[in-house]
Amino acid sequence: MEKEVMKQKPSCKISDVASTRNLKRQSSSAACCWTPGCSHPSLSKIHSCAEGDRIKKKRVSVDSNTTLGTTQHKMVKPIEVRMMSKEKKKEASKPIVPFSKNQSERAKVRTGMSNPLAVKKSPMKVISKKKFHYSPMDRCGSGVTDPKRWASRVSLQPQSRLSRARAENSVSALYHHDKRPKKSMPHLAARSIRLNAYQNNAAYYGPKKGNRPADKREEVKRCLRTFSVRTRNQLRDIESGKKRPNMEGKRVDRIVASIMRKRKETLNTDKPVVGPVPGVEVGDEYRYRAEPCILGLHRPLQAGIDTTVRNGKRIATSVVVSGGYPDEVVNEDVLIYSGAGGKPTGKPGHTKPKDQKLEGGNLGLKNSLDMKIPVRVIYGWDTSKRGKAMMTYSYDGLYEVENYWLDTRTYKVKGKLMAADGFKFQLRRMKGQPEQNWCKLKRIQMSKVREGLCSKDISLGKEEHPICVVNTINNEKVPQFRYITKTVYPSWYQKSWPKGCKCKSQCSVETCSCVVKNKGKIPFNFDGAIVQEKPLIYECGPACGCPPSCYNRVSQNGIQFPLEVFKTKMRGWGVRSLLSIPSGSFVCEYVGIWRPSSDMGVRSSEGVKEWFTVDAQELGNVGRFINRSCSPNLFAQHVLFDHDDKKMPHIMFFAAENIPPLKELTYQYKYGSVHDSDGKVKVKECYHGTS
Ligand SMILES: C[S@@+](CC[C@H](N)C(=O)[O-])C[C@H]1O[C@@H](n2cnc3c(N)ncnc32)[C@H](O)[C@@H]1O
Repeated sequence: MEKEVMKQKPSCKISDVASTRNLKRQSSSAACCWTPGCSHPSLSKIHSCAEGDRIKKKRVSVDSNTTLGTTQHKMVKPIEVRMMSKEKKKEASKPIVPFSKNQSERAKVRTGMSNPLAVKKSPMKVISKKKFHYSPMDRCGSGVTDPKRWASRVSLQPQSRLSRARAENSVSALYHHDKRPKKSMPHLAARSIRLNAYQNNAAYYGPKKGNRPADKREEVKRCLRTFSVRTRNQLRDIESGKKRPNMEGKRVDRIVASIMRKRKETLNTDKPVVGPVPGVEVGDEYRYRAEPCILGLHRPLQAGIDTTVRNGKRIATSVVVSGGYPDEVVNEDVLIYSGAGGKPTGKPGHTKPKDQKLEGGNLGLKNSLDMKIPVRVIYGWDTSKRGKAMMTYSYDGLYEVENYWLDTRTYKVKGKLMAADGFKFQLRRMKGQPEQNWCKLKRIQMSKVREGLCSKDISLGKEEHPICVVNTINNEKVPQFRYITKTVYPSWYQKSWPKGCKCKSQCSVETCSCVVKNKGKIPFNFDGAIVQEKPLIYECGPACGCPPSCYNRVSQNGIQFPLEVFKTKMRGWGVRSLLSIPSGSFVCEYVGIWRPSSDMGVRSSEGVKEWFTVDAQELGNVGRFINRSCSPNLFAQHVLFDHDDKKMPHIMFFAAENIPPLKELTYQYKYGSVHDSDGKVKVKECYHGTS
């Protein structure tokens, strides 16, 4: 190879290659030519080179004294060598720019390119340039509260009408299932990958049983629930001091993900999905980085860019934006994503930042741009609470890669600022996708008057957080009832006082009698999440010696999330939360009056047994507004703490999954059939799934 280079490169003199530093600048300059739109005459050659065979990390020397630098760049073909030597001359004439605070200027001089956003004076206002702390609210905080103005701002974005129309069509087709063709179209295989993604989707949305959207959604939910229950079980073991082999120093979510992978309980992890992942919806939230991995939404546990190979080319399928790199959220639709690599790891030989190369994930994103392949974007932000590190990830939908360029990135290494070249990719959210609940929430928070507000607090101060009522559908007011926070027992009923534990501090597995009643395990994690649904749970209660902070007291502490009652189109009033609710969290109790079931026209399937039901018609709490669903996000858990009567346990709602803000809370009603005055079973239509 060295010989060949020498042969083909007669014009390349040692004086052209003054130093290794110059070559470094030269490689940056070559990289800039890969950017679409660059009019460099050898652009096409570079393109072919970029995806050709790579030389394995090799030194290409010009003569015995001069080294062209360690390179991982592409196969050096004769034509490129000629071009490079011309480039070198140009480069040598450029000033060596000292480190300056104006990074974009420095990058411009070094690479001959600049950040297109800075040059174009785009109408987009940069809302958040926070480098390591991102909140989804930043994306939405555009300062524009009027949705129409918002829409007009979006249309100002530099995107051609044609590409916008295409994007709109492609994505709305993905979300309006009934409009799409039912049959798969194998004859279209020659078309773009984007069409292929659509096609796969069309096949998926086809009528085949077990493969319908609802089934896929259930599959995804099941997979996530298995993950959550296993993770919480593992956490409980760690919290109670029980050690498991090979667990030392490993993250619980990774352990569970690998167990699930071995048991083949994960989805789409073998076969990468391009475009939307069946059963995953925009706005879905995750608490662990491993959750998008087990769904095949973003397969790597650490890398920010997931890639696959299509038609012999590496393409990007998804990216995670979580603060590891200085990504910029320009507005609710535009993201400037930093390329991968170059970050000093601190390991021997990698203490300084390195220039990024157009390979791996970076090459994938560039190819996704060329081939117009949509990329899934997952946002992650810090939701640490009371010193406990926690992240929340949210699937934001499909984006198109619009542009990329080379920029200068600075790193702080041992207190010193160091610079290296890094790629930036501009991604734009495709039209026709549902608006993120975070954006709706931000709009609500920013508006001075809450639209449709009927009551600021129906609990009249009885709950920790006010429970407001909103109706943006019609003029109906919330029905009259008395708000209570504790269930009322019949007058004839004598509560049996339970035997409490004698613990003086936190209850432990070894000594607590309440733990014994829970079959030797505390049913909650230290963060208050229920480990898993049980027929009955015993919390420590007023008769126990442990303090109120005991880990075995959760649901008795009342509502912890800001809930609101809102009017739905088809199901009357419903309930939603104004904050994300992590899976396993306590939401609220179903409060009312205990009545014998015969008084309410409810018949138990067991018929003869004495049966009681909570009636929340006249007296109740926010729980009385929770609607039913066949795919609920809450489950009802029976809990005892202030009495021992298993016939009348507290009915406590816990989150069965991670619930995004403003998502309606639903559960599956479990009581027996309701009869009318003629003894006929009342049949009610279910409008679950409608807004
Ligand atoms: C516990 S209440 C829920 C609050 C109720 N939506 C309201 O406006 O007061 C139960 C009643 O809500 C309605 N409902 C609940 N879930 C529904 C669903 N999925 N489809 C249609 N109606 C539903 C039914 O009328 C049911 O009897």
